[in-house]
Amino acid sequence: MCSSIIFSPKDHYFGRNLDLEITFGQQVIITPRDYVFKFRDMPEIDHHYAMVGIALNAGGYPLYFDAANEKGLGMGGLNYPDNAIYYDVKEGKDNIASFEFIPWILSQAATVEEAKKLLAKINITKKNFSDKMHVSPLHWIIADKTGASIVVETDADGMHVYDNPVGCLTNNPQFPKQLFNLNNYQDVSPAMPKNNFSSKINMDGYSRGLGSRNLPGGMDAESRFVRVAFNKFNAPVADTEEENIDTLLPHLAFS
Ligand SMILES: C[C@H](CCC(=O)NCCS(=O)(=O)O)[C@H]1CC[C@H]2[C@@H]3[C@H](O)C[C@@H]4C[C@H](O)CC[C@]4(C)[C@H]3C[C@H](O)[C@]12C
Repeated sequence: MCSSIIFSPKDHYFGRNLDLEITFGQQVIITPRDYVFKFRDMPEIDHHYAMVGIALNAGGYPLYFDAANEKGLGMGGLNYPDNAIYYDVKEGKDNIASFEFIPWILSQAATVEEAKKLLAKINITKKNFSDKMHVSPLHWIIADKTGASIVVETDADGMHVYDNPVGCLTNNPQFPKQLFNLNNYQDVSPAMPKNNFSSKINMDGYSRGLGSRNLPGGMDAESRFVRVAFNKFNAPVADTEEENIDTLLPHLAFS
C-alpha cells in the first residue's frame, strides 16, 4: 500500500509510505548538486538542485521512488496500475522516460508553479531503464514548501495535471474520482455527531471519535484516500518538528 500526505502545520512535511511485502533494495540516496543526470532523449543536466530520497542505485543512476530537492519541492510515484499509459517519443516535446521523471523535475524546479511550466512541455515515454526491469505504472504527487500540490496522471486520453486541494494521494482510481468520492463523507467529523436521525429519540455520545465512525475502514486505495485526507485536515498542529513528525508518521503508517 502506498499513501502520501503533504502536511504543512508551520514547517512543511512531505510523507509517503511503502508498505510492500518485497524490497527492491532501495536506500536513502542523496544526489548532490551538479551530479550529471543523463536522459534517454534529452540533453544531460550537469547543473541542478541537490535532492534526497528513497531510490534504487542502478549502477550510479538513482531510480527514485520519491524525493525532495534543496528548495523543498517533493515528488513521489505511487502505483497506478491499469491506468498509467506512457507514450512513444513525440517530436517537439521534452521526452522523459517515467523513471527519469523525478530527477527531471526536481533538478530544475523549486516550486509547483515552476514544475507546471516543465510539465507543459513533457511527454512521458514508455522507455525502460533496462530489459531486466518492468516499467512502473505510476502517478505522481508533487508539492512545494508552501503546501501547494498537484497530481500528474498519464492516461489513455493523455497527460493530466490536477491541482490537489487535499494534498494527498493513494492509488487507483483516477484522481478526479478520488476527489469526487469525498462527497460521500461530508458528514464525517472530528466533533461529536448531532442527532439528525430523529428528534423523537435520545442518542448518547457514548464514545469519543463517534463523528468519524463512517470513515471507510478498508485498506483499498479509495478508502485510504478518504482516511488520509480526513486525518490530514483534522490532525493536531504543534509547534515543534518532533511533535509534527510524530503526528504525521502514524497517519501514514496506519493508512
Ligand atoms: C511498487 C511501488 C508502488 C507501491 C504502491 O503504490 N503500492 C500500492 C499497491 S496498490 O496499487 O494499492 O495495489 C513502486 C513505487 C516506485 C517504483 C520504483 C521506481 O519507479 C523506480 C524503478 C523504476 C523501474 O522502471 C522499475 C523498478 C523501480 C525500482 C520501481 C519499482 C516499483 O514499481 C516501485 C517501488
